[in-house]
Amino acid sequence: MKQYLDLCQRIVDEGEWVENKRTGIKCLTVINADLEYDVANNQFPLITTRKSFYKAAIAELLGYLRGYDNAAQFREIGCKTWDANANQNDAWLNNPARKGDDDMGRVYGVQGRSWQRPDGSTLDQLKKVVDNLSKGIDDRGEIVTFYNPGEFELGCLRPCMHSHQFSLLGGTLYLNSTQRSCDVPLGLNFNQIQCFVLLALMAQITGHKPGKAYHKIINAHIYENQLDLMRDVQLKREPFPAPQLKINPKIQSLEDIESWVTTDDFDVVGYQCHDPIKYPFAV
Ligand SMILES: Nc1nc(=O)c2c([nH]1)NC[C@@H]1CN(c3ccc(C(=O)N[C@@H](CCC(=O)O)C(=O)O)cc3)CN21
Ligand SMILES: O=c1ccn([C@H]2C[C@H](O)[C@@H](COP(=O)(O)O)O2)c(=O)[nH]1
Repeated sequence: MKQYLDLCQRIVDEGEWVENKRTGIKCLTVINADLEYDVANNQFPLITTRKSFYKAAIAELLGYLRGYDNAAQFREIGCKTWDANANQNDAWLNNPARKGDDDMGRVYGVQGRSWQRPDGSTLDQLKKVVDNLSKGIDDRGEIVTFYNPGEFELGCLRPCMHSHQFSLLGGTLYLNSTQRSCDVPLGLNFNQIQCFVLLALMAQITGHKPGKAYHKIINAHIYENQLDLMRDVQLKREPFPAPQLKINPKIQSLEDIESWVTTDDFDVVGYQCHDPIKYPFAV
């Protein structure tokens, strides 16, 4: 929690204003932040200085792992975060590639589970990584990347937390995740949870102990209309100790994640937090 608050304070103290053409809202911005999460000791990085709706963040991750491409699929599993980008963004609404209501196009999980090869076949990046790690193999390229610049125009938004590399060292599984652009008040609340859960889940289904998850953020920003709430409300609050995450031990394979796992299979123990804060969302 301290590293999150330190980043927020750093943006407030040292950030520079940057105009943003896509949303029309300028952002107070810093470049480069390195966060880490202690999955080995189950220090769940849930924001405590406001109430975090962590189940929606886990649902969003499950949707990515399943290769979802439609905001309705996300809603069905308890996550509304893609409604606006799928249905309210003018550039995407006018894009001939959009297949209709709720379509998100070839984003995130579509790239992770069915990357298009030149010969028309598809590549399941996630399955390759799960299969290798399950056999104890780390080929120094256990990477799942959602970042496919050749298909940006076929999706509603470029992926933000876009690449995940897994490493096996001394029987322990590590994760390095890279994020190009980060809405610190809203998005990072979700992305911290997702890095942690991704490593915990992958360790569980491949039969390894989890170590640390390392999260690199390049462009970290606070939108102008979020700044007062961050500086005058959230940053004035004292954090509580980190809670713990309990994952249903029956989750044992990628097929389990694809078929029956829901957010009910994740529970947080000992979550003490301040009141919710409703930050504005820039589309
Ligand atoms: N401007 C912007 N910021 C983002 O963080 C973001 C995007 N766009 N577009 C794509 C996804 C969608 N994400 C989102 C979207 C909404 C919330 C949000 O409204 N969170 C609320 C509560 C959500 C709930 O009740 O389930 C929050 O208070 O954290 C969070 C992340 C993250 N990403
Ligand atoms: O997982 C996510 C997804 C998105 N965001 C934020 C970061 C930016 O504020 C916007 C995306 O806008 P771009 O113009 O494409 O950079 O969404 C996030 O923080 N986390």
